[in-house]
Amino acid sequence: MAQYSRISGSVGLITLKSPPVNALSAVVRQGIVDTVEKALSDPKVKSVVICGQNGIFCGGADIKEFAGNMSGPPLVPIIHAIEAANKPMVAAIEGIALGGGLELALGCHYRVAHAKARLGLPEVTLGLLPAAGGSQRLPRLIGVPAALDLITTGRHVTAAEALQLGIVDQVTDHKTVDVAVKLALSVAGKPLDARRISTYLCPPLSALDPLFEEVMQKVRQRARGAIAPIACVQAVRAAAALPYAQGMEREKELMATLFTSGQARALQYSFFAQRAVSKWSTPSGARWDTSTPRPVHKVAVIGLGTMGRGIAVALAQAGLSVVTVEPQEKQLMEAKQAVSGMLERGAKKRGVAPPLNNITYNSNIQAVADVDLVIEAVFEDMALKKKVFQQLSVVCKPGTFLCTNTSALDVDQLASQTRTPELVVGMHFFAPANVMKLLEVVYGPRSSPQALATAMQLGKKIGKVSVAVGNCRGFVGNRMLKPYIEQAFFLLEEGATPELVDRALEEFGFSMGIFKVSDLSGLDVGWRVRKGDGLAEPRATGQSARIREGRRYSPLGDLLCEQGRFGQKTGRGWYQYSKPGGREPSSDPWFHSFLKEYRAKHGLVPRAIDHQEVLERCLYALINEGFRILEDGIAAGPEDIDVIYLFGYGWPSYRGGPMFYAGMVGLPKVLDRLEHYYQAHPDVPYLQPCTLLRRLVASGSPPVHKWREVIKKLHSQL
Ligand SMILES: CC/C=C\C/C=C/C(=O)SCCNC(=O)CCNC(=O)[C@H](O)C(C)(C)COP(=O)(O)OP(=O)(O)OC[C@H]1O[C@@H](n2cnc3c(N)ncnc32)[C@H](O)[C@@H]1OP(=O)(O)O
Repeated sequence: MAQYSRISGSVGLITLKSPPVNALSAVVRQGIVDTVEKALSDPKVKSVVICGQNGIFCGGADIKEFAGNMSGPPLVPIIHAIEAANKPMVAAIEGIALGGGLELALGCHYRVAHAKARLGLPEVTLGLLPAAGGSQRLPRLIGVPAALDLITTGRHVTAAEALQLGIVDQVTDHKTVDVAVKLALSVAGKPLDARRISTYLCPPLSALDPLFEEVMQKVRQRARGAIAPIACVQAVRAAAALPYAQGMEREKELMATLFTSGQARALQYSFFAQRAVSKWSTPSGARWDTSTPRPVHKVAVIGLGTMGRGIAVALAQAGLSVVTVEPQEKQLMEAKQAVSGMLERGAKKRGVAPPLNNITYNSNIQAVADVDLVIEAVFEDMALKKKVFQQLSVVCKPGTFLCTNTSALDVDQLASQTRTPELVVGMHFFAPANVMKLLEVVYGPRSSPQALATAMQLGKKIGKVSVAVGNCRGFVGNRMLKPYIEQAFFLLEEGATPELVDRALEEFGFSMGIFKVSDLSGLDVGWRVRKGDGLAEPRATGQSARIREGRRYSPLGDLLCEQGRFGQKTGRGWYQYSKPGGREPSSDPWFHSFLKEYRAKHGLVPRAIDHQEVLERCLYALINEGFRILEDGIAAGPEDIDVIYLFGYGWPSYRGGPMFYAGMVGLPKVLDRLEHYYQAHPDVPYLQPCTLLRRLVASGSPPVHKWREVIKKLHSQL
C-alpha cells in the first residue's frame, strides 16, 4: 500500500509500504494512484515527496506477480501521471531504488538519495528490460553510453556514482526525507517543463551507429544466447533514434517478447531459488530457522595449495582473522607471496586497502589452537586428510568447528577421526575459491545442526551462495557430472568428436564444452580418481577394456593420460595447444586418428551424431542423476541442485538450472528419451530413468515448485 500525509504545511508525503523491499505490487501501485490523486487535488499541497518505509525506497516490480496474471493499475501510466503533474514531485531515495523503483524516481521531477543508497535497473538479470520507461528516460538523462552500461549489465551504482552520472540531483548523509521535503518546499511553484525527462532529447553523440554496433557485438558475445541484453540495446537505440512516445511503443513491444520467453521465467525462478537455498533443511529435521550458528571471528586454513590460497583470500577479504598453516617452509613463503598479491590486486580493484594484516602464516599446526573454525584444504587424499583431522582433534580448543574442503571425499570418515564428529562438516569450494560464488556445505550423518548453520553463515559472510547438501560421493555437483562426462566419452566412441560435443554444449549456452573444460582442469584429475577406484587399469583386473563391474566403461580418458596428455598444462589433451600452458584449443589430427584406431580396435562402427543427441544424452543423464539425488535426500529440493549448477558449473543462467530445464522441456519427454536411450544402452545404468522422475510424470508433471510434495510422499513410502 501507499500512505498519504501532509507535512511542513504544504508538502504531500507519499510513503510506499510493502515489506520487505516495498516492491510495486498491485496494491502498492493502486496506493500510488490514489495518493498521487489526493496530493494533486489538495489545494494546500504545493509539492510532493515520495519515499519508502523502513529506509528502503523501492525494490522494483513485485517479481512474484510476474508468474501469474498481472492485475491492478499498470506502472507506465502511473509514472506518466507523476511526470505530468503540475506540482513538483521529489523522490527521496534511501536503501535501494531498483528496477521499477528507479523508473518511478525517474518519473519524478527531482531525486534526492541517501549516501548509502544503491540504484540500478537490474531487469536484465531477470530476463527483462526496464519497461516502465526506464529504457527511454535513462539515456535521455545520462546519455546513451552510460545508460547502455547500466541497462545491459543491470549493475547497481552507489549514490555517489548516481550523482556523478546525473541520475540524482542531491546526495545526503542526513535524513533523506527531511532533505527531500526541504527541496520540495524550495521548488514549489517553479516551472517544471525542464524537469520532465521524457521531453529531453538524448545528449548528442557523434557516430551513434558504430557505437551501437560495437555494443551489440560485445553484448552478444557476453550474453551467449541470452535475449534480454540484446533487447536492452535495442530499446536504448530506440530512445536515441525515436521520439519518446514511439520509443515507449518499442520498449513495450520488446518487453512483450521477453516477458513471455522461457528465459525470463528461468531467470526469475533462479532469483527465488537463490533465496530459497539459504532456508535449508535436512532429512533429520534440522532447519535454518531453528538452528543457531555460532559467531566465527578467527578461521584457520590448513594447506596453502591453489584452493587453500583462494579460501584464505576470501576469508581475509570478508574481514575475518585468518591463521594459515603450510608445513613446508618453501611452499609457505611462495604461498605468502601469492596470497599477498591476490589481496593487493583485489583491493586495488575495489579501491580499498589490502587486508594483509588479517592473515598470519605458520608452518606449525599448533598455531590453530585458538581459532573458532578450521578449513582443511590439503591435497585430495583421504589418508592425508585423516591425519590432519586427527591432529586437529588434539590441537584445537574445545568446540572448534572442523571443516574439510573436499570435492568428493566422505566427510563422515573424516569426522570419525575426531573426538567431536558433530563439529565436522564439508565445505566444498570451487576454484578459484576467492572468485567462484558457489559453496557446497556438506553435512554428514553426525554433523550437528549448529555446525551446519555456522558453516552456512560463514559462507554467506564471505559472499558465497551456500547450499547445504548431504554426504555422498561427489555430493551434488560432481555426482551429477559423472554421468554427463561418461555420456560425452561414449559419444566419442560412437562417432562424435570433441569438437562436435563441445559445439553442441556451447550452443546450448555453456561457456565451454566438456572436453575443453576437461583440458582446462586437467585430465589427470579424473584419472587419479578412476585409478583410486580400480577402474583405470583393465590389465591389472583382467576385465574387458570397455566394461567395468558389468557396466559400459570408456577408457578413452585413461588412454590419453597414459600418453601424458593431461590437457592445457601439457599442451595436449582432447585438443592441442600451441605450448604447454597454452589456452587456445585447436583440433588435433593426432587425436582424430587415435580415435579412429581405437574404434577399429574395439569393433565400434562410427555413426552420424547430431547436436540433439549430444544434448539429450549428456544433459538428460545428468538430470536423471539430479532426480536420484532428490530421491536420496542429498539435496532438499530442485532449487538446491539448480543453484549449484548455475553458480558452480557454468549452466546458462537463462535456462534456470538442470532441474528447472527438465520441467521446461517437459518431464514426460525427458522420461521418454531416457527410456529410449536406456533401451539402446542397457549397460549404462545412468540412463535408466529413476523412480522420482517416473513418479513425477505419473502425478501429472507438476511445476518445479511443487516437486517437494511428491518427494516428501516418496520418502514417506520408503
Ligand atoms: C510490467 C513491468 C513493468 C516494469 C518493469 C519493471 C521491472 C522490475 O522492476 S523487475 C524487479 C527489479 N528489481 C530487482 O531486480 C531487485 C531484486 N531484489 C534484489 O536485488 C534484492 O532482493 C535486494 C537488493 C532488493 C535486497 O537484497 P537483500 O537485502 O539481500 O535481501 P533478499 O534478496 O534476501 O530479499 C529479501 C526478500 O525480499 C524479496 N524480494 C526482493 N526484491 C523483490 C522484488 N522485486 N519482488 C518481490 N520480492 C522481492 C526476496 O525474495 C526476499 O524474500 P524472502 O525473504 O521471502 O526470501
